Amino acid sequence: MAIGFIKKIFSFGKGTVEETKPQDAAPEADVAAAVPAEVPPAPEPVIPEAIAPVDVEIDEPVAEQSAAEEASEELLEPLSDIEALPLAVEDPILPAEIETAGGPASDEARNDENTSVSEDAVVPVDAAAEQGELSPTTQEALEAYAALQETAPEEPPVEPEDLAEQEEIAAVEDQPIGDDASDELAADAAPVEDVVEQDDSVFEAPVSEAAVPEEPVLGTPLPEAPAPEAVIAASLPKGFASAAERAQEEPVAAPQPKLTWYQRLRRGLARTSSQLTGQIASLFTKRKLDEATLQDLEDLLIQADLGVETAMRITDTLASERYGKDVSGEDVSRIMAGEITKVLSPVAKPLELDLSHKPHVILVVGVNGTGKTTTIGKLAAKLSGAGLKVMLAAGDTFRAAAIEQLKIWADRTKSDIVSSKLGADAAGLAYEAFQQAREKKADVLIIDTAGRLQNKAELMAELEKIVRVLGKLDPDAPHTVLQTLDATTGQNALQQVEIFRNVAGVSGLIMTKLDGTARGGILVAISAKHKLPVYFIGVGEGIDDLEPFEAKDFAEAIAGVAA
Ligand SMILES: Nc1nc2c(ncn2[C@@H]2O[C@H](COP(=O)(O)OP(=O)(O)OP(=O)(O)O)[C@@H](O)[C@H]2O)c(=O)[nH]1
Repeated sequence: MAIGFIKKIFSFGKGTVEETKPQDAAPEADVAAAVPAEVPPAPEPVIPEAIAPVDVEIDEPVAEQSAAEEASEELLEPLSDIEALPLAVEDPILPAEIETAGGPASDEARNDENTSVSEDAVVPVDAAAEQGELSPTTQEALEAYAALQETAPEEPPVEPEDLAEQEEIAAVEDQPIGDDASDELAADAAPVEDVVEQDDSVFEAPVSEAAVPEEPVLGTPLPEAPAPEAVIAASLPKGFASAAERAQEEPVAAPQPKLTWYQRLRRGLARTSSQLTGQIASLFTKRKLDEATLQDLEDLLIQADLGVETAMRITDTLASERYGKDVSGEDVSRIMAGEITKVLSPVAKPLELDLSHKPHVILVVGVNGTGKTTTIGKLAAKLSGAGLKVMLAAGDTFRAAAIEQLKIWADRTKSDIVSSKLGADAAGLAYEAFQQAREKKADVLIIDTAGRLQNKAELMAELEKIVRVLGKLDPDAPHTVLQTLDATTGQNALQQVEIFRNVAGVSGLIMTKLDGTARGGILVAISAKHKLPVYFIGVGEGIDDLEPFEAKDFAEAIAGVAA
């Protein structure tokens, strides 16, 4: 069988392997396709044979592969011819092939190796027979083989050390296929993927003599080989499936429906809430509500970033309802959700646009990576989707990628964009963008700014300058200053709001990344302290993953109250 053809078949079935290392995939085909076709009754032992040519494929040019192909074909022929020697003949092939897989070898060396495999597999048996040490079954088999040998090329002389090995061959030979020994083989069989992985490691690892595995002795556990079904399945091109495979297939799970933003919010806040509710539940096990328990609860709530004020509100309400009585975790969650809702409701406001301004200018500020650019893209999508004319200004002149990122968002949202070179004066760009937006009668201008740490005085001064410059064109501009907060940052967000509010006059907040590992409690503390509107929350990186902030939903998600 032509190995090139087999290679083709296999590569269809193993897409990923083919993409990364097509050379690696090919040799498995030798096994995959050749075994069932050539030696149907006992395919497993031949499998490692396919591993051997991996090295040939990797290290040698295509032209030289034909030599390897010839060698492998030669190897296959005697195998198919001596079916009557099921395990005894085929087993010795395994070690030789594994050894070859351990490192690259020249074609010549490999051919020698392969040749010696078939010699090892066949000739010593013959020699043992001459010594009268073989079982009757083996004798019969040898007779059949001897007939074949008449037409085969003359074999080299048998080395004395081979004879001992043949005694072991004879012992194994007595076991018919399907007995315990071959069952063990089947049980040890590895899926094709495993074999491929082994090949990958062979491909990547520098190969030395020492790395070449020792040739296993017959009777020792055989290396893992793919089960026949796996081999067949892997050989089929895309669009085909083997019936055997289908029979074994488990029912395919229905595709997961996309989670709603609320589910994603809940999932994002699950860590916050489950940690908190778990601690609360253990706090109230078999305890009546007393001063000590209330104090412990307050500590827990503060640790969950909810803030002292909100923590005290919760404990006060709980005490007024249940002091001296039994309290369950559910009682606490319910009261907690209610009190958090009371804190958040006043700040859950829509983002008001005064479209008489033409444009209404929105300046977006915040610490690096909090999601400014992404949030601008999401806002632009909502606004232009509603029919408003939107212009974006790439005021993050510090980061080339930020400019490119905003251009992509402009393109996606069909918004105009004003940008300048990397390192340009951000205030100058904001001014220019404002003018252009006026000329083009844009409804909304959204200005991106470079992320900056709140403790970098120089950068904060630059932000101040942007605000001042915009005010020259319109004393009310920027009309909205939005600060993005990363929900995963915790307590630091409180300080971020404090400083950006002072420098840039932040008028509202958007909390991003609430879909991730969130420390969402901090939004409660920020709301209680700053009472700034929270317009939206980010629940993913996608264009639609920006949702209006809903106090009750958020509060229940944090408190772990069932939806
Ligand atoms: N999971 C998740 N990722 C978000 C969300 N919002 C933004 N991101 C990701 O956060 C990373 C930073 O977002 P950017 O929009 O580049 O943040 P930035 O504030 O403009 O960053 P700088 O320009 O460095 O200041 C990106 O990988 C975004 O895809 C969100 O709501 N959820």
